[in-house]
Amino acid sequence: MADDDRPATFASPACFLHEIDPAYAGLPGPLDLQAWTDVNRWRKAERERLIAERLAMPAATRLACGEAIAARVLDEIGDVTGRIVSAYWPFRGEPDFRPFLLAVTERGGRTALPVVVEKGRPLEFHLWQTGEALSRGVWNIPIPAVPNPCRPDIVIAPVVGFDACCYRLGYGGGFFDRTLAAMSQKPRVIGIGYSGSRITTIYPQLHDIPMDVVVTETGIIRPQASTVRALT
Ligand SMILES: Nc1nc2c(c(=O)[nH]1)N(C=O)[C@@H](CNc1ccc(C(=O)N[C@@H](CCC(=O)O)C(=O)O)cc1)CN2
Ligand SMILES: Nc1ncnc2c1ncn2[C@@H]1O[C@H](COP(=O)(O)OP(=O)(O)OP(=O)(O)O)[C@@H](O)[C@H]1O
Repeated sequence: MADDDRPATFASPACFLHEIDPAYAGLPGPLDLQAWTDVNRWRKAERERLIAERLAMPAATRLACGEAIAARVLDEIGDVTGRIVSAYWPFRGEPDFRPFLLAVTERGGRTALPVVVEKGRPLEFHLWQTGEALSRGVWNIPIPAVPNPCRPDIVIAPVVGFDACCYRLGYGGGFFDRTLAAMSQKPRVIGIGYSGSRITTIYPQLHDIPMDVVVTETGIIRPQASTVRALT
């Protein structure tokens, strides 16, 4: 009998896993994908609502709230001598934390700004203090003109929204979560926002990392161990 005449066989048995419920194989099933799509759609709408709401606040109210939040944060972080504190350059109605950066310098701390290196990658932090030159980064966000990467001890994270477990809703780039996940030594993360930016839940997903505390103009929210992840 010639080789070609032998009945055909397979190197391995045919795989029928695709015909079985993905959950059985430990894979995310269509339901999970649908849920993630729904959460993403909800987050997009919620971001738009919260940003519009804070932009509608009178400028003087935003300013007063920013000052009140900064005073609480300075109180919360205490002695900053020799420590690196990262904040941000404000846009889209975020509380103006530029006076805060100056206050940290005056108290003997060093200050830094976050820098988007590329979409989908962790942020970098670069030392910068009041008065030093800035250039334009991704999305035209001002960044230090002279690169000087650093590892902050404290990160001030502006929120678009936050919940009682101190989960953060940002602008949708996933930057802070990606950055914190990649850092071997976790900084202290202080979320800051207006009290009106509080929502019941951000529907936290596995990649979402809660902040240590959230400071608003009316108070300080600390997550309770029992509530973190209880909503996932
Ligand atoms: N003032 C400030 N600076 C910051 C941050 C911040 O939250 N506030 N960031 C904190 O992370 C980083 C910038 N993060 C950003 C993330 C997304 C978009 C943005 O414009 N996103 C698109 C939609 C993205 C998407 O859905 O894929 C948009 O809004 O059109 C802008 C900045 C670093 N610098
Ligand atoms: N550690 C991570 N690794 C890979 N992807 C991530 C990580 N963290 C977040 N992402 C992705 O980033 C995207 C946006 O995430 P999310 O909705 O949490 O953004 P955000 O926190 O609002 O944004 P930002 O931090 O930029 O202000 C999601 O598709 C998410 O899967």
